[in-house]
Amino acid sequence: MSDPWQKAYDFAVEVARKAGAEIRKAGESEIRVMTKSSTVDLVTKTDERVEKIIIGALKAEFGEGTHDFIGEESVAKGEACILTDKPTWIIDPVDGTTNFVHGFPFVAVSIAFAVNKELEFGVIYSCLEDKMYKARKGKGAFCDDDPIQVSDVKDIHKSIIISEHGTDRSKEKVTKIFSTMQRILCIPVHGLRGSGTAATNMCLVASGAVEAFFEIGIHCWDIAAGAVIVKEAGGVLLDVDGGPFDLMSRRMVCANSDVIANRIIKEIEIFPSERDDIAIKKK
Ligand SMILES: O=P(O)(O)O[C@H]1[C@H](O)[C@@H](O)[C@@H](O)[C@@H](O)[C@@H]1O
Ligand SMILES: [Mg+2]
Repeated sequence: MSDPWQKAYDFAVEVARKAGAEIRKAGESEIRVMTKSSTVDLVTKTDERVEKIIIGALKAEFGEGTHDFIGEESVAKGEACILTDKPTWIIDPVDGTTNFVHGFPFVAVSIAFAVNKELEFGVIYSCLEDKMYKARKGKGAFCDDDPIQVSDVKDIHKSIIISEHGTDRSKEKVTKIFSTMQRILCIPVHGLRGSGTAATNMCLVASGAVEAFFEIGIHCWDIAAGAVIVKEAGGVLLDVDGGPFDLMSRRMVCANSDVIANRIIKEIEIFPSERDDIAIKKK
């Protein structure tokens, strides 16, 4: 039987690598000499430029109108964030924007592809590390061309948990986020980490470097590609309340096993986060 999505998968890897080169170029040539304020403008320009490169290349390859697109920058400009049955690309051109501004070495291009609302493949290019993480549904997960697998650590006390404080600085949310992190740290676990990008955090779970990642407040474009990569590396994906993973819910836990995931879930103080697909409908 023909494999309809192999060409799209191979092309996505190529496009992710090209986008990563663009990000490195912007980082080397422009950021270093910029003042803080103009750096922020540059970042937006870079995010938008890289997303245009990615979507432009995909439309040129697969035709206008045949596929749908959910991109962080296009949604920011008011485009719909609804997963249809059509072949849909879910794109974060620069995951770890703050890291990018500072040259902190975790900046990822995240490209996922879904058909009939099912994630078919995910590609995450950690462009400052030059590491290409990728996975197709049912065909395993890879970093560059080496197969990757989640950690086999079963003991929460021997686990590293990774999460992010996100972008909200309201006292109420920050308190909830850090009290959750404090409860998890004092289980105790072996350590708490954060790379500054959800996509990279999920690759660290998939490659066995850490045992679990959780976050409330992320978007579908941050986690869609990582969801395929973690699953294909033998990991599990859940909602922060222990229910089934929901791509549009803006919250998730992924881990090397249900045991570790459910132990973390016990400590998470949940706060509301507006769904990706509902928020846009309100506009
Ligand atoms: O706003 P950023 O600097 O890009 O960082 C985000 C990141 O993009 C996202 O993946 C999540 O990890 C958020 O917690 C970060 O704040
Ligand atoms: Mg992001």
